[in-house]
Amino acid sequence: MSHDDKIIAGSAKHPIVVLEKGGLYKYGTAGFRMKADLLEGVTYRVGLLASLRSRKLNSQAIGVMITASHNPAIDNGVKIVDPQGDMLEQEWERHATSLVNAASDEELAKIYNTLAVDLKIDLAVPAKVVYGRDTRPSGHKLVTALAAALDATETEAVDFKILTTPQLHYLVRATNSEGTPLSYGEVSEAGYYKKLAEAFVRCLRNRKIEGSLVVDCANGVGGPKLTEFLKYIPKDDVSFDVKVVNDDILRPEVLNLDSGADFVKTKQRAPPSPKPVPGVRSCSFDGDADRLIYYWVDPDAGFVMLDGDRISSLAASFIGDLVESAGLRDDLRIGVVQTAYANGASTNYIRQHLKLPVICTPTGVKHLHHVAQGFDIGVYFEANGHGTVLFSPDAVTAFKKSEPQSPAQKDALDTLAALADLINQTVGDALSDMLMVEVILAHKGWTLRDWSMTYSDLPNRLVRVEVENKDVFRTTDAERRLSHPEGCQAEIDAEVKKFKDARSFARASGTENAMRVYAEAATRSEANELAERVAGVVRRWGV
Ligand SMILES: CC(=O)N[C@H]1[C@@H](OP(=O)(O)O)O[C@H](CO)[C@@H](O)[C@@H]1O
Ligand SMILES: [Mg+2]
Repeated sequence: MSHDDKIIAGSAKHPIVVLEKGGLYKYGTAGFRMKADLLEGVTYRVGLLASLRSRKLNSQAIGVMITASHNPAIDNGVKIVDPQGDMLEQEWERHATSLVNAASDEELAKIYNTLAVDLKIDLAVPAKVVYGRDTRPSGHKLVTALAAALDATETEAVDFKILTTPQLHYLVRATNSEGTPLSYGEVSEAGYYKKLAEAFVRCLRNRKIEGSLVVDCANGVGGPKLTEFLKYIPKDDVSFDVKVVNDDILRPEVLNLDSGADFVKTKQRAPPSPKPVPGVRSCSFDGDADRLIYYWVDPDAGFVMLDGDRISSLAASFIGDLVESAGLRDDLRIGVVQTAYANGASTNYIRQHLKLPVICTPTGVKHLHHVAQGFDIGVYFEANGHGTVLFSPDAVTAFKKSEPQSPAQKDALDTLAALADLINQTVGDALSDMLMVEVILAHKGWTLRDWSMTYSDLPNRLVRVEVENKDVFRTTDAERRLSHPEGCQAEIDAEVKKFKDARSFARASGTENAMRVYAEAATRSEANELAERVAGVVRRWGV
């Protein structure tokens, strides 16, 4: 069979579902994500694109992850990971979109070949794709479709089976750096655990983690993976008392149900089950373990949450101090990257108290990641708990090569070098971020209450507004203002002016068919009122 015949035959076995009303599939913030029964053909086509991308990039391995993160169990999704473990280059998102929307099997083969010609891809060179999936039952079928595409394009395929999203990102980078001086770690799931456990021990030398930690895993893939990781911690070196809860992956219907980082952040309360024990340090992962939120139930104050903004400022403060102690303050540029959803109090705290620059980018971690790469140490988190800290090669060299002049300086350099191994450099990783937080709290001797006292969040409100046509809204200034429809922003400004210390913005969601309105003000009731007023403006213009 010819190349084209193979692609066409495979596509016929894994057909695309034509969307109603001429709707198109779109490679969005999180790849293609929707009801799983629409995804078989999509996944086949994504496999074709991954093979093209590998061939374009000198046969480096490309990753494909099958997950719908915090969405309900009936959904699924598929996204592509680039060779260094970061997200698919933006330019290629439209190639994914055009390939997936091919009207017929023959048309698909045609677009595939056109892409190869236009992008100057040699279809004769080897290609390699590594892939994994979360615990959703629909993952089986989607993996079969993906494997068929890799088979049809004669692509070397490595199935890593069930993984967290950040583990797959790790494995892509490890695969491509294997045997080089920049080796990212062993190319196996065990290699990931070993790397983290070893760095965790180094970070904690002469420090002790106080109390126990309850980790809610949203009944997703993070549960079994965290349990597995814990076996790698040498008990003689570190005592880490972790209780893993909501780790039932055998009943798909409970995935992300009343649990997980997204539930905690949006509902602003602890998962109802297991019943929260007052005072106990707790955190939640999301369904694919790339988001992390900390919290505890205070006997007096009630539920207190430490979200992505808090993790970001904690990391920036700790790493900033270490860099100072290491004598590297003048050599390394540290910066923090946030989105417009970051609480204004966190931005002020980082700028004024930590004296670090803060850059605001559009929503979506790919934007934050890219900007964070511009610093020697770039801290980025979305308020929802997705983020990481990136260290440049120069920074890592400085940690390893600087000659310490004192034991304190040596300690700071060693801790920084260990943190660069502990923190996942490819993507936000709930497990790795959680270990980082535990290390920082141990070093500072802090409880969650101490951490929460660093600044007070401004009261805020996030509302979802359904409008007839969200496409009329276009943003500027990192999504903080609307350029279109003309006149709408002036009305929002007029509403904001009526409140003290207030801020509000509206933008179209990239993952849902709705607008989002965010408002901050001096009091809770004012934040609520401002959000409602701006939502009213958006409703009037969204027709
Ligand atoms: C306000 C908010 O939390 N928005 C989320 C959400 O994007 P929207 O474009 O707002 O739907 O999903 C994205 C992907 O998970 C995540 O990156 C982002 O932070
Ligand atoms: Mg996720």
